[in-house]
Amino acid sequence: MIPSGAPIVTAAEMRAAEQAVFASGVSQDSLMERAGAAVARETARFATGRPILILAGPGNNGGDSYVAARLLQNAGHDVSLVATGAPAPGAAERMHALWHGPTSSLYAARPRPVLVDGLFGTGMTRPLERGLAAVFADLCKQAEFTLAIDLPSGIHADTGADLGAPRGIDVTLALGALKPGHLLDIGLERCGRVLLADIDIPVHTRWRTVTRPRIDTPGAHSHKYSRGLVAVIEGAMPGAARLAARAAMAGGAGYVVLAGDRPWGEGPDALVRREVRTAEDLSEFLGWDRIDAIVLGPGLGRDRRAEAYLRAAFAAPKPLILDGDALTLLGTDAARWLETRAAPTWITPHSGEFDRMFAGVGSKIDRTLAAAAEARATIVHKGADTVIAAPKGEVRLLAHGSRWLSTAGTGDVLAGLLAAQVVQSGKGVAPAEAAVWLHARAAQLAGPALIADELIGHIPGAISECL
Ligand SMILES: NC(=O)C1=CN([C@@H]2O[C@H](COP(=O)(O)OP(=O)(O)OC[C@H]3O[C@@H](n4cnc5c(N)ncnc54)[C@H](OP(=O)(O)O)[C@@H]3O)[C@@H](O)[C@H]2O)[C@H](O)CC1
Ligand SMILES: [K+]
Repeated sequence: MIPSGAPIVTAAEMRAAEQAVFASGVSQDSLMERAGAAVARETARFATGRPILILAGPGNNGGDSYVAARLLQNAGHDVSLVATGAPAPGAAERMHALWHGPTSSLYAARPRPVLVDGLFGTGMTRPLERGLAAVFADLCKQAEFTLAIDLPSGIHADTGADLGAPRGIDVTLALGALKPGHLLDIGLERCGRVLLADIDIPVHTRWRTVTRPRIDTPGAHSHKYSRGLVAVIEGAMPGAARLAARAAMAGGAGYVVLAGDRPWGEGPDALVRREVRTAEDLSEFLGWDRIDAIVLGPGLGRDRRAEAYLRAAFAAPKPLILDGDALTLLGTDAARWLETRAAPTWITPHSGEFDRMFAGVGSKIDRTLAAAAEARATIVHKGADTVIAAPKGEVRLLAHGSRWLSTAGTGDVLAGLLAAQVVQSGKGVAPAEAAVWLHARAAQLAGPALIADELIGHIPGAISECL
């Protein structure tokens, strides 16, 4: 469980925020006392009287450990401490001097029921040394409860990359703000439950976790057109477009048209069919001024006609949601193509599609942000660690994704759901955030081993939580 709408900052931004606090007259010691007190509070809450082993690394993460150890001991807990080396000069060293309980070296450490990991936090620069990683993993394995201070040691704060983090961390207490490592890559699965401790460090960022949207009940004068018309374009695999169309309907669009060469195909009766057999037919249809958003890509195929459909959709001055085959067709020229569009565009690549379209270095956030700026499109970079990025620098990270979403068709559902949010809630990151939240919530409601068709049935349930 990760707080929704919580700010996310990089290690460098966190350091800068700490420096600003120091500049305002707060000492490093008192900030460390706040951090250590938060750790002690949460540890005591979960320890319920059991003996506690605290690991202290050489940096300020270790400094937090020394504070927590002292406070827990003063509160009557049975605490022992393992130090991996001499504390760094400064606050950590001063906090070490205030600890008067038992201290041992890592290799002499005996497992205890409660383990607190204060080896490394935002300062991890390289993989854990093998021997240390093995002892740490073993202590985690033998503990009944493990809490990591700020980040599990062995998770890269900015990327979530695995630098040797153990399995079995139950709670990670993020200090001051979430870091990307709590939500990305291996970090997402190694942090356990993430709690956020407010230690009074103001942070300013445009990066947040995805929040539950507020959805308006249709007003007294609402009608099918005012609630938005979504056009979904069918292609070689009509089931995928049908899923997108049904998701757009379930997502609250007022009118959904499925355009393709199967004018009497299966699907709900409320789904309107429009016969489109050629790119010319499509251009003519997309000229209809009632259309508020277009979905292209699910099951489109990659043949000549698909390419011509893509060109027709690009030329239409309407909000456009591109997914699946449309993204593959864009290929490595994606950014050059996308940035030519005057009307807003959203693209929903999974990592394979993203990597084919965009180069880039850094974390998933860095790469998605760079691509959004380059393509002038809002990007929903899907995965267990979905990242939404907009051209002007806004970022949203999904904190409650379901692993069960990794089946065929769930992406088509997201594309349709996104179109429904685009016609209802407008530009940029907001509709993408709403769609990603609803999609993830519908998946939770659908439970394990869900299939995409069932997911659609749970969208209204997810919406009902947002009214
Ligand atoms: N700034 C503050 O007053 C507060 C910080 N908080 C806590 O501090 C940490 C961040 O502290 P920092 O000292 O920047 O970093 P770490 O403690 O995470 O680690 C730095 C030391 O660890 C060494 N290091 C890094 N990687 C490895 C590794 N794989 N193996 C061994 N040693 C490693 C690093 O050495 P270098 O050679 O790289 O310099 C440092 O010695 C933050 O996470 C909070 O917990 C408080 O919360 C608020 C006050
Ligand atoms: K840690």
